[in-house]
Amino acid sequence: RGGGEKKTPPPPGPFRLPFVGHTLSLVRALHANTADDWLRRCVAAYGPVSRLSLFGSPTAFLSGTSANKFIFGSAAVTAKNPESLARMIGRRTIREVVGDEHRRVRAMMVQFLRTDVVKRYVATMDDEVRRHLDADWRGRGTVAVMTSTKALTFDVMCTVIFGLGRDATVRRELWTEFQQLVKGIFAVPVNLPFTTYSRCLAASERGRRAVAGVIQERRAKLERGERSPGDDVVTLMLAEGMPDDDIIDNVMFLIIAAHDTTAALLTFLIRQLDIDKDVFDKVVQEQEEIARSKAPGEALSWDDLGRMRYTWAAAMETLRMYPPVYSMTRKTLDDVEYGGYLIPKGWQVMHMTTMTHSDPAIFPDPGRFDPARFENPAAVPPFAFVPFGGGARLCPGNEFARVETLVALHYIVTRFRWKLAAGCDLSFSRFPLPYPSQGLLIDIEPIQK
Ligand code: HEM
Repeated sequence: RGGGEKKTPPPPGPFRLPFVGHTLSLVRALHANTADDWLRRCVAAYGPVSRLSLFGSPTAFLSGTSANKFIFGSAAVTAKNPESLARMIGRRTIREVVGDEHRRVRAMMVQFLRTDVVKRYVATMDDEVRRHLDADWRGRGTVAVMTSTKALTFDVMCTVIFGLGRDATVRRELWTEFQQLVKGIFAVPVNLPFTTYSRCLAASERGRRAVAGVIQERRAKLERGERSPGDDVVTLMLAEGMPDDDIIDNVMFLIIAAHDTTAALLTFLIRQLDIDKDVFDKVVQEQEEIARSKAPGEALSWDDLGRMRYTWAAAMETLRMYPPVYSMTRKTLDDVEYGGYLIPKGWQVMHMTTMTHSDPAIFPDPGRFDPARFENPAAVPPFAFVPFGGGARLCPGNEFARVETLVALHYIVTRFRWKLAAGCDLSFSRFPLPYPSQGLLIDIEPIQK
């Protein structure tokens, strides 16, 4: 750059407190579900690129479709878990490795998530969903939907991706530890005694030991020829020569990625069906028609899922309004110019999915729940609807999530009627995932057939 040339300025931003910066203020807003307003005020004051200080890192907050495009497509940034999460699950996860290494790990996971493979999971998912509803819903007057759907998606994942049998002790251990661990995802990463974060770190240690035990067991079975790489992702990673610590990091990440997200989608879809009678009727009609075409006890098939078009459009609209992953972060690999500002090397870059999802110029009347927006998904402008991210790091579990959601919803709407339980309101927070008040308590009644 010549001496007389004007230097590109850093992004402008609000006053920040030393060390905590804007973390506490944003965390408070996430708890109160006012983070969108908080960030919109930031955009109104400083424009689409602003400087914040979050979770111990200088952060460029970007908004708009061009921000989404930059975050998903630019080679100048790399994926990065928030520091709080990285300290709990490790730094060698698929999210944090780059280039060929990322492609290699992703290829291993995709072997269990490709559409042709997911197609084979339909019968198992069908079985898990029915078992869950029989055990968790039938005979009960009230259900906490989020707790129940989390248990369901956790079990499906354990069965089909990790090959852990229903009675495996490790399954229950991991469930317990992850209920604690997830609370630390966006915590200030300081390990002081008696804080929530220190309890989360302790839970992650116990979780890691449990995964190490699974690795040992799989290694022995692989050596004895009792398991093969196609059986489960841990055996595959072992067979591919991945070091144990890297396997543990990736399993820890997969557990978080694969179950809380889909549970949030299912919960908010059920919540919406309680609010919106018109959408509810259309979903029930579509699902009843499929149920009528089945013999008693017959499992859903791949073709049945293809007939659930309206239900999936309602799920997409749920993902628009209540995206389970509402913020994605990256780290700059070098100084990078964006939108007329210089974002220095090593900064965190962050966007909020909800910024484009609730932009009236893209989705008119954005506060209205309208599945018709997704009857023709191709009509949605590029980089506007991004619940599964995009580019090289597009969520590889999106087809898995679609199938799991549709199977679960089919049995819920064809077997139960529900209404919000007395004393439970429709409010929700977003910390760390969208979480409805009291986990969404509903009073249920089985449909007599
Ligand atoms: C409704 C459910 C789900 C949602 C909304 C969701 C959302 C996302 C998003 C937004 C990303 C990209 C993050 C980024 O670019 O920073 C992502 C990545 C990922 N997701 Fe999902 N996800 C869901 C379900 C699943 C499931 C069921 C699995 C596995 C069974 C899964 C596995 C992964 C993995 C491994 C990555 C990392 C990909 C990479 O870095 O290459 N997700 N997910």
